[in-house]
Amino acid sequence: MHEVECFHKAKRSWAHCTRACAPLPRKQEKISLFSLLHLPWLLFLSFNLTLLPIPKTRITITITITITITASYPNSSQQSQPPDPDCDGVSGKQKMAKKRKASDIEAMPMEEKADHKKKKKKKKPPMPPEPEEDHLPNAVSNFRISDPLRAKLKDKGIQSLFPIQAITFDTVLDGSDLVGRARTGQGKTLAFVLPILESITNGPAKASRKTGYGRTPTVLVLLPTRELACQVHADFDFYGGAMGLSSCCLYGGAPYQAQEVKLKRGVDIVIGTPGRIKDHIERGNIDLSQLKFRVLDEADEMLRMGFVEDVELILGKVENVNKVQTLLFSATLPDWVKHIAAKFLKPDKKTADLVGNTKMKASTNVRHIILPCTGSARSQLIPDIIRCYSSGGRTIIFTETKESASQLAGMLPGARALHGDIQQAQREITLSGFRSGKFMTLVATNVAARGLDINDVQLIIQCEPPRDVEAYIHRSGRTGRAGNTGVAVMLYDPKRSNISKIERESGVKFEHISAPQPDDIAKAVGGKAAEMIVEVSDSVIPAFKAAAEDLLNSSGLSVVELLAKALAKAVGYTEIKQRSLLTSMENYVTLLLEIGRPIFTPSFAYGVLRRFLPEEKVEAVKGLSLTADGNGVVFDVPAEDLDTYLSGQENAANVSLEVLKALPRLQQREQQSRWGRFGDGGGRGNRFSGGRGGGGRNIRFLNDRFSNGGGRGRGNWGGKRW
Ligand SMILES: Nc1ncnc2c1ncn2[C@@H]1O[C@H](COP(=O)(O)OP(=O)(O)OP(=O)(O)O)[C@@H](O)[C@H]1O
Repeated sequence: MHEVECFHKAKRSWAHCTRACAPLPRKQEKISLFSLLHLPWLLFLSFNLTLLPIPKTRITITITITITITASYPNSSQQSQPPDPDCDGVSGKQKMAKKRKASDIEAMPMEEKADHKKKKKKKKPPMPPEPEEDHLPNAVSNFRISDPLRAKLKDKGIQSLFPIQAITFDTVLDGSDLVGRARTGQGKTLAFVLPILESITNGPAKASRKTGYGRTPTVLVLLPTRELACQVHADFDFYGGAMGLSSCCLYGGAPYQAQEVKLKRGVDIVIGTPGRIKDHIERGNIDLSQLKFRVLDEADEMLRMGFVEDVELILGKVENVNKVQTLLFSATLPDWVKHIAAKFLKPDKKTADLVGNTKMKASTNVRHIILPCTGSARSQLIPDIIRCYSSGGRTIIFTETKESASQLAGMLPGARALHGDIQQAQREITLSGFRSGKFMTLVATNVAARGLDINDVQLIIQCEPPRDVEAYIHRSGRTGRAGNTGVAVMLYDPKRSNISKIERESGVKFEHISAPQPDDIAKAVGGKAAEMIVEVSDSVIPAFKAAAEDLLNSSGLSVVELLAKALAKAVGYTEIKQRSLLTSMENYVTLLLEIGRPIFTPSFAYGVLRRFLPEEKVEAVKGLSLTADGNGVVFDVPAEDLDTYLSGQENAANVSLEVLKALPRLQQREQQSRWGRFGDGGGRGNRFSGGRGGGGRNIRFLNDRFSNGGGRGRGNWGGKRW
């Protein structure tokens, strides 16, 4: 019943709660505007849904949340539109003029500048009063949150709780064990931080909490990665510090001594990775017998990584399991985790699952895109994807191995790598540089897939589909957080990757796109280039005018053509190459071959090509793939030889070859192998088996992972992957 009330609370207020969160300035205008326009409809809807009988309550929440999110943020097609220059009532020309004015002011002498500023100041309208948020159902003031904590939340611009926080707050504060699940970026961390802090300072756990020098910890939080442990520690430090609580973070790769000193002095909250905490237990540095709270954050990942024995050992250190509360959180809770939960949590545990059986398990604030690309074209393609889709924000690129993360980071200007082979101190420097905006592209393995919350990550690129759906959900969830929107682009090799499995299991309906073409790139960066030119002060004109006139007279180009070159150069382009739609390779063109009847195997298609092309041209064909409808094959050919291919078809009856403008749906690897088309030995077996033997990757089952232990510090799945 209690849970149900919480659900109602959250349901009623999600629209308000999103509006109230101050750290989301960029999207806030859209939300407010939307709220004004649609408030009556939302209120009507919420009201009616509230009247539904209790068993349907959970469904009603999901509906309200979904409606609010999709309505508040532009859908993917809207996002892809360039911003409307007139959307704020100011035309593009007016904006340009404004910008130029700004640069002219910059060039003014100091006194004139000051005068100008004074004049400007006078015109400023008075600041509107701060909005009063107390009326919101999920307003912080409506929960048993004490003043110091409330003040800290206010400092962070948090005035109302997110649904997972609102739903679980009372449950945790009142002493229940809990399994909590919400999509990525929905605030699960504060869902345990806030009630725990209240419980141990003002609530039920206060009386039995140890205090004084050398006190044993009251709270233990376990996380799968060092970076995540540091991040959660920062939250406990910030909020707990205000309540007079001390915390420390214990993770591998850092010296023991400083950690030991802190433990000796006594701390209230310990956050860390299972391996290092186990080490401290074995060294006799830490006594967990008096714990009041145990938290497993990203529980499934920790157990998947083979930490299960360490976790069991650590959790088993409490003296009386009836006196400790255990909380388990993640955005993904595969069934097998629920069995584990049964082992660690009390039988009367509560569950708050905001994802539940809804089809879509990944973030609904993210535009999920897939793009065909071969491994060799990746490093050329990625900078253009960043230009077209990052909106100038941060990008995280995920690779499958540590080696490829380092290699790719080395190839991309201004990018840095993050993975398990990098020294811990350097990992911390890299992450803090990325957080502070020193560099805008991070190339990482799965060490960065879980939980990391970094401001303004606009774009996620996955270099190939991950091995399991959970990895897809968490990686793509590094963007689109706390109500913001983002883009997740996954590169895939049509012949090797199995997209449909991820699509099926995550509920994501992927948007299919091809490599950005010169026009797309010009559209994406042209505006920025124009801004850069306009920002240049008029004071340069007299100095450069003569050179410009010389150039105009000698180049044989028009003013517009020359200006186009200058714009391209301003954003770093000296040439833009055409890319194939199929493999994304530069200077390749994608062709469609049809023969008036279905084509069942790639080898058959090669046979057809041989009928009208010389062997070396057949050999030069790249990425040959069957179309999803089975009526044709697509492949790439070098742009310089295009005529040879097209004219060749005239020598073969019933054969049509066409240069494609858009890529048709292709058969997935799963489909192709079902038909026995992969590695079918049909003349080009080497191409189709592609080093993986066409038999798929060796995906081990979860039980294997547990029985093998995996071991800590080994990265994932017992290998040295990340
Ligand atoms: N009530 C709130 N109002 C505004 N912002 C909030 C609120 N609660 C949390 N946030 C912000 O939302 C962001 C995401 O929170 P958090 O990292 O806890 O998400 P998560 O659900 O744990 O995501 P993941 O599953 O990826 O780990 C953080 O930047 C956090 O500060």
